[in-house]
Amino acid sequence: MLYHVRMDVRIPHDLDPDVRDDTIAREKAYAQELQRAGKWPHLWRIAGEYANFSVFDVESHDELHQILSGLPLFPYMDVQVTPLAKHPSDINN
Ligand SMILES: O=C(O)C[C@H]1C=CC(=O)O1
Repeated sequence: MLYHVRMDVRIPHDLDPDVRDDTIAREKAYAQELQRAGKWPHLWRIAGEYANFSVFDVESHDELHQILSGLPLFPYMDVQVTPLAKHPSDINN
């Protein structure tokens, strides 16, 4: 199942810089592990924003929720999820 996800990152300005840097480093490692596993096939920066558009390829709503809620930056994100269905005009489907 494919999901389009928009993540807007809103780290509080008063967060301890060491905590911020550690959280971002852990986020990167977690994101890259999921990409290598094929669960996070697209990750794009939205130009000019601290936000991304992503596509996740997972088995269920529950798996997606588990992945998203496990993001180290999850407490500092607004997340919008859009489930994707096949388009009848897409020649690849
Ligand atoms: O920077 C972001 O967009 C937030 C998040 C998503 C992957 C990652 O490494 O950080």
